[in-house]
Amino acid sequence: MIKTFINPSEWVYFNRGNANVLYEYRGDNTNLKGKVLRLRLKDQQFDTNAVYEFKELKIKPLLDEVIDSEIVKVNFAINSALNDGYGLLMPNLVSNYQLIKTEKYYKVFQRKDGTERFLLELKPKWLQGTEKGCRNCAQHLSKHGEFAQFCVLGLLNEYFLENTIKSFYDHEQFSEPFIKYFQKDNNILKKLKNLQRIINFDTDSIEEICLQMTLRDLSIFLESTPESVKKVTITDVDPKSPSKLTSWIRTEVALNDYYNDH
Ligand SMILES: O=P(O)(O)O[C@@H]1[C@@H](OP(=O)(O)O)[C@H](OP(=O)(O)O)[C@H](O)[C@H](OP(=O)(O)O)[C@H]1OP(=O)(O)O
Ligand SMILES: Nc1ncnc2c1ncn2[C@@H]1O[C@H](COP(=O)(O)OP(=O)(O)OP(=O)(O)O)[C@@H](O)[C@H]1O
Repeated sequence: MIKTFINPSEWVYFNRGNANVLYEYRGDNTNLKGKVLRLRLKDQQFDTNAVYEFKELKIKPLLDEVIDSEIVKVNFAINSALNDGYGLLMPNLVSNYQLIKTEKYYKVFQRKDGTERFLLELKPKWLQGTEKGCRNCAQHLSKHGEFAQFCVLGLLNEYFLENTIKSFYDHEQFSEPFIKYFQKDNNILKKLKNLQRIINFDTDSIEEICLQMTLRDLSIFLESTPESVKKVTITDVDPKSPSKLTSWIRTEVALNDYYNDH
């Protein structure tokens, strides 16, 4: 039976993005400890049920690393906004970790118990380079007016891998397992890169374009021990609205100038 939450005081603000807000459970129910509730922010085209269905039916078959979640009923409004009456209940992936570094496209966490176990949260964006250069670097320059400090494509290149990992956090117990992991042929970035087809905005179906944009906006959480990366979880695989098509095309045209500068 679907769980129903009625008490807002058990949920404390945890984090948010452009389209969703997360609350952490702080009540007495031991089954809910270590869980977060993800609610849609207001004015979203897709409600929680549509987000859940898209994740399970369209993304999970492509990427079985996608986080498990459960649809729950939410009979209250937090901050008087949002909330379509439902939410996604999911594990808090960082509950045993403390944040040690934050950058726009990655975060590094270490286990709270002080052991040398780390968690890397990464938003890899566009993994297919173009003949003009790296789309992420061009986008960074265009959005932030400065050259990117880090390029995710370095994780897919044997010559740049070590330096890229060390630029995240230069600590042996962190870098060794992650370098070993990204050297593997079946690492999650190689898998995601293979799913990210080069988009042709003129000829691809709008459904395919939207799927491709979802695959360019997800986040990956990788947990390590001193020996190896043990667990990979993907979050934020929400459907994209076809109404963004014009702005996506406009962005790609505008970026042409920024490849030239790089
Ligand atoms: O356009 P981009 O590449 O800048 O991506 C947007 C993201 O910007 P970022 O690259 O992380 O700085 C942007 O992320 P931020 O909120 O800036 O962290 C959103 O993810 C946005 O998607 P949506 O509007 O929430 O559906 C993203 O928009 P979409 O392009 O995926 O529609
Ligand atoms: N299960 C989780 N456990 C811990 N932290 C999480 C979890 N899911 C998301 N987060 C954190 O909350 C932030 C916002 O979540 P999410 O990416 O789902 O929101 P969004 O609105 O879709 O973001 P965006 O603006 O990138 O589209 C993430 O950047 C991540 O740091």
